[in-house]
Amino acid sequence: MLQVQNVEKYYGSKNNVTKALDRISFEVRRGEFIAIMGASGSGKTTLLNCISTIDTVSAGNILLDGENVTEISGSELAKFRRERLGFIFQDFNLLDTLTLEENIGIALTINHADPKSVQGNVREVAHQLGIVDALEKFPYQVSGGQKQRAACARAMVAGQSLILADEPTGALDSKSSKSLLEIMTGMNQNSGATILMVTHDAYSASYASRILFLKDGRLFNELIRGERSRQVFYHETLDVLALLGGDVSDLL
Ligand SMILES: Nc1ncnc2c1ncn2[C@@H]1O[C@H](COP(=O)(O)OP(=O)(O)OP(=O)(O)O)[C@@H](O)[C@H]1O
Repeated sequence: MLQVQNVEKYYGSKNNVTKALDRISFEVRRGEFIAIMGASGSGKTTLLNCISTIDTVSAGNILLDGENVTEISGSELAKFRRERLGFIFQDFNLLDTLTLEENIGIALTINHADPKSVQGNVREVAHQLGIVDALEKFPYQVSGGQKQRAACARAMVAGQSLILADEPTGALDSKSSKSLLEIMTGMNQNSGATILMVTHDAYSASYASRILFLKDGRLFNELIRGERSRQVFYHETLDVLALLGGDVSDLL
C-alpha cells in the first residue's frame, strides 16, 4: 500500500549539506502497524514528513496506493493530505471552539461532504472508539482520554489510507501513553487502520507489528513481532537498540 523507494533527503546548500535520509526503501502492507525508531537526528521525522508530503524528497519515490506522492503539487497537496492521510499529533490539535463531533468531521466538512453523511461517519467511528456520549462537548469539557479518542477518530473518519503519528506518546504520562497505544492497537486490529508511528520509546514501539530502525538516515534493521507477546517483543527491541549503539539512553 505504501512503497518508499530509494528515498534521499538533503538539507542545506552546497557547502553545508546534511544527508537526512540515505537511500531508504521499504514497503507497508495494508493493515500493518509500523513503528519507526532511531536515535535523535537519525531521520525519523524527515521520513514521516516526506511521506506526508509536508517535506519534499531530494531523490526517490513514495507511492501510496500506487500514486506517486512526490509528484503531487500545489492545491492538490492539502486535498491529498485531508482525504488520504490521518494524523495523530503529540498535543492532539483539537480546535477549542469546535465540539468533538465537529473536530472529528473537519476534513470531511472542508471537502464539502454532505452533512448527513459526515454525521453518519463521525458517529460510526465515535461508536468504535467509545465516545458517542462526548460528541456534543467541547475539548475543554472532556477528559484527556476522550480527547485522545477524538484525535484518533479524526485520523480515521474519512477512511484515510494511512495514519501517521509522530511521537504520539511523547508528552504523555505512562498511564495515558498506555491508553493511547491501546486505542491505536484497537484502530489497527478492529478497524483495519494502517499506522506508521515514529517513536523514541521502546515500550510504545512494542505495540507495533513491525519496527523499522533508522541509523544516520539509513534503514539499519527491522523487527517483526509475529506471534510473540508484546513483552518479549519489547525485550528484543531493547537488544536491537543496544546493537544500534550510540547513546542508548537517548532512545528509552
Ligand atoms: N530543516 C532542516 N534543515 C537542516 N537540517 C535538518 C532540517 N530538518 C532536519 N535536519 C537534519 O536532518 C537530520 C535528521 O533529522 P530528523 O528531525 O529527521 O531526525 P529525528 O530522527 O526525527 O530526530 P528527533 O528524534 O530528535 O526528532 C538531522 O541531522 C537534522 O539536524
